Amino acid sequence: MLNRKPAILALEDGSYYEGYSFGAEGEAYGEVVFTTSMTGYQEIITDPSFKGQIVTMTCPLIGNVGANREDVESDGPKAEGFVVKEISEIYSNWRAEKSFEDYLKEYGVVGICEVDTRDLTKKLRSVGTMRGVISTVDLDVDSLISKARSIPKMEGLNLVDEVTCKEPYEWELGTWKPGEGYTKPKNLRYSVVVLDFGVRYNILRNLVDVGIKPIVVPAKTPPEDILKLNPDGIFLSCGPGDPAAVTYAIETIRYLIATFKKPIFGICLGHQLTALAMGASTYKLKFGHRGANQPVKNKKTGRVEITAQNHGFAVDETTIPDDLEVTHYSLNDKTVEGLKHKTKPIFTVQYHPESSPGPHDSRYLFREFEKLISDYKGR
Ligand SMILES: NC(=O)CC[C@H](N)C(=O)O
Repeated sequence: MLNRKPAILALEDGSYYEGYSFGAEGEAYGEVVFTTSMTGYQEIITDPSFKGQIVTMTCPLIGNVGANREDVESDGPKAEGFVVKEISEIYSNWRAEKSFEDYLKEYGVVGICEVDTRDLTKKLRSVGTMRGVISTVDLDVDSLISKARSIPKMEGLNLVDEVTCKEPYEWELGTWKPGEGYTKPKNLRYSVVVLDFGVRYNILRNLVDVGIKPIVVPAKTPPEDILKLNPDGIFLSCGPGDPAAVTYAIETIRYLIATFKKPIFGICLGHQLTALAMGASTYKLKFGHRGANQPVKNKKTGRVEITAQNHGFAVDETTIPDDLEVTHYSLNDKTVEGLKHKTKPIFTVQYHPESSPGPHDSRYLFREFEKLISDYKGR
């Protein structure tokens, strides 16, 4: 191991882990969560849904393929801090431009390595997610534990305002293909307004792949302005924080459900906000679902999809109104993973069919959205 400075990760329950600094030096605060994805550390750290969170990778060796400009899900890292067992001191990949460590330094992301991430994950799994601090500058455990206890709890936090785009923009690139890179298909047949609560780029790329041009708008765009764009459909994006705290988005979606006659598709936070707009409730899961190996059952087809997930809240099935039906559920804990409106062209999923990275089992949802849009076009 290189000559590294000491670092500490302290948790609100009073426990702490000694390790070494990697990435930027300093202090990071957030809810400590774990993800079981074996690959995709760069996509994970740039996922806007990790705003306000310190991410622990359960995969024990991180950094071995370096970092590049392409494998990002937003304009830069969004997670507050990063916890790993071993950070690879060398990297090797034909697409790598720099080490993951240099990438973190460039963006000022504080990391800690040589942590027993297996032990930490077991703790988070049994106690539940906890607030924590990583520090390379304050190595006083009592001081760090009291800092961890002073971080705001995730319940009640609206973090969408911190990650949504400032101005509307149009998106043109499809998914990455070997030998081609990100493609720029011509002749996109439909336009969809994407309400940006913290969208991941691969959602936009997948919409383009099925012939849809995304017009991404800030989360606070008034619904009247969305309708003025006369889109063929509306997409409600994923995003960080507690869905129940984003009250203006719930109002916007309620208005759109009542007024917009064409298809609406929502993913993750978009799914939760749709359920809230329809009168259901959400609640916080003990340690959430994060990883690229989450089994979900499609109730209609009986088919099991292995999905990518990243969420800490879920829709309470007992509160779902009569107008909605459950279409998918988690095989790990039976929580709601998909909803469909019984009479309107509206459907949502809790998981991530854009799976970047992850299995492509659920990509059919983008094709179903396109089909629904084509069915409703001109009505
Ligand atoms: N990926 C997401 O959209 C996450 C939604 C929400 N912030 C949750 O944690 O449940």
